[in-house]
Amino acid sequence: MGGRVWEICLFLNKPCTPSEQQCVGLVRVTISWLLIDPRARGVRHTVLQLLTTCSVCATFLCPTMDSESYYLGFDFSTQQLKVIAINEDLQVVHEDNLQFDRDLPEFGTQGGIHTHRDKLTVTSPVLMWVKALDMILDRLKSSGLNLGRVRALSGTGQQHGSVYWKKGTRDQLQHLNAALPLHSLLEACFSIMDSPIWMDSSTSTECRHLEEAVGGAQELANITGSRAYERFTGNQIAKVFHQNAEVYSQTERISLVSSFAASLFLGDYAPIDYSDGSGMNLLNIREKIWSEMCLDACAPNLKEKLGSVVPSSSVLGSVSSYYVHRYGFSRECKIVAFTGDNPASLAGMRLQRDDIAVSLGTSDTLFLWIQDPTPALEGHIFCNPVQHQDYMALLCFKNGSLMREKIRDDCSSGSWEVFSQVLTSTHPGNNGNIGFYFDAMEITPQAIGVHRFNSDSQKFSEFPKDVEIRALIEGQFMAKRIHAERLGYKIMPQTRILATGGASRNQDILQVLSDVFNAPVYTIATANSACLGSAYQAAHGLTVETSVSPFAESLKSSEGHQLAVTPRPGADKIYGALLKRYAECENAVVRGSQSRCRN
Ligand SMILES: Nc1ncnc2c1ncn2[C@@H]1O[C@H](COP(=O)(O)OP(=O)(O)O)[C@@H](O)[C@H]1O
Ligand SMILES: O=C(CO)[C@@H](O)[C@H](O)COP(=O)(O)O
Repeated sequence: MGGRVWEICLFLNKPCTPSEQQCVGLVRVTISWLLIDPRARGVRHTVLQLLTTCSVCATFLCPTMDSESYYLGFDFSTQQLKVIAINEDLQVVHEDNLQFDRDLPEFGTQGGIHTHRDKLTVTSPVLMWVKALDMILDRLKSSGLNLGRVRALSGTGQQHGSVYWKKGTRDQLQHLNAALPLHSLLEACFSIMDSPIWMDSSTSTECRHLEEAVGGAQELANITGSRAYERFTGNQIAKVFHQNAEVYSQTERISLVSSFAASLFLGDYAPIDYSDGSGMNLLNIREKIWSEMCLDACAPNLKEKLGSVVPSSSVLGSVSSYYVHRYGFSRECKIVAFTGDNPASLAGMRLQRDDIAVSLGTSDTLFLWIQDPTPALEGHIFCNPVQHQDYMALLCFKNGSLMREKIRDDCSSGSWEVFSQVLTSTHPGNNGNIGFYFDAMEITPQAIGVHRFNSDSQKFSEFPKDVEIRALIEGQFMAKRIHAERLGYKIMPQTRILATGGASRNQDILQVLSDVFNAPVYTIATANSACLGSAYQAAHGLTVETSVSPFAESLKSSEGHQLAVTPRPGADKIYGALLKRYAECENAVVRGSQSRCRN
């Protein structure tokens, strides 16, 4: 079959004229073969794309191209907006991204965010997200992808961030004028222009209040899956209410970043899904309803401002007519509930039991698929986005890629290549040197500052550049292993680490991950697993509507995991000893940070 496709591609890739009847004849034969022969499934899209390179054939082929359907996934992450299109064979046929700092400089963000003077308050401009959507849809339309053939779309967003819609906006969302871009239509629709996001840590007072109101931190964790965390949306909403009750009362609806993005496509307020809703300190994760006790402790009339919660693969409705008229979407295109980026990543990675996913994006996260949740004072339990009776456990590390970028700039002239060379030229275990790099107040563990220890656990103020690079990467992964094991995770002989996120493109960083965990590391074809996961959710959502089909079943034709690295011989022994010492040094760092915060 490979040879035959190659011949056809070669022939059709040559421009032909209307007089070349032979070409048209061959195109007909090819089309029949592509459509009828099941063996053509894997190459169908590639060959049809090549066929359109000939102007004569392209005209002839238009109706045939229409036999292919697509699913879209959008990811509103911290630093960028991404989109992925997959075909019916679940293969990626289009991928694009837009960097907020680079492509929307008028919003003046750094890494997609504004850090306020108190260093604790962190926000992102809501209109930046809207304008980014205008831009990426314009680019999608001019990419040639037939948007009329998109059967369903879904999406994902950085977790915990909140969007405040002004009273009267629902009506405007329902009557969007297709002649204008969304950002000019929605300019005056938000009661808060700078949305609090997951990097905010300014709500300690609200957190203590919420825990006290429900009977303590563990009780809150038992109800919502987590003790009170500063970035969790309930505490952010409580802060908005306490600081400006007027703005709060002018707010008609509060969305998460994910449900806000779904609302833009739906042309109406979209409900929050169970999985992203678990990151609010407001949802009862077992009963899957809002906890009245938590709502009451945060702000008045909150239930009506939040709307309902729905399973993560719910079909919410059809795309707004705005997208039909402006971009040529079909009226039949369905919107499947949007969710948080970590839950979507779980779907995109096709996580299995015993696997552990490590996402190396703006934040670093580590997550597992679990069935029997035991909420603790560290880490989070979210409803599972794929199987609604199951759960996922998650640890979040705030100082991820931005911290790595800072050390890259300071120690390897801003080059990932040089950074990698240094990493490979230094020895596992770093001669006993250990480092903690928390530029921003860390979440896991709660600590701040840069702390360096030599092999005798004595504090050091500086390391040579090569030692600094290895100390950063080893420290980040030792923290992940120690905190995962504290949650009860055990590394077994069959353990696979599935790595994703921007830094998972770096093989040398993955080598350290593999050595520290003493387990093989796998990747998938794209580092954007959250975006891919939401495209899968779009496809999966439609199958759920027609028949109850397990997620794995609907994904059986998608691409598998590739082995990226295996642990180096002897790594087990080196890190066995170092992990113990890292945990002791971490305790000292946490104690130091606590006394610094108290003084
Ligand atoms: N070769 C590389 N080595 C290490 N980190 C990288 C490399 N390429 C990209 N990155 C990191 O990936 C990060 C973006 O990851 P991504 O998962 O796309 O983030 P998000 O989804 O949070 O926007 C960048 O901040 C950058 O530091
Ligand atoms: O706060 C969390 C998870 O609890 C973060 O993981 C955010 O969801 C941000 O995601 P990225 O933009 O880093 O992917």
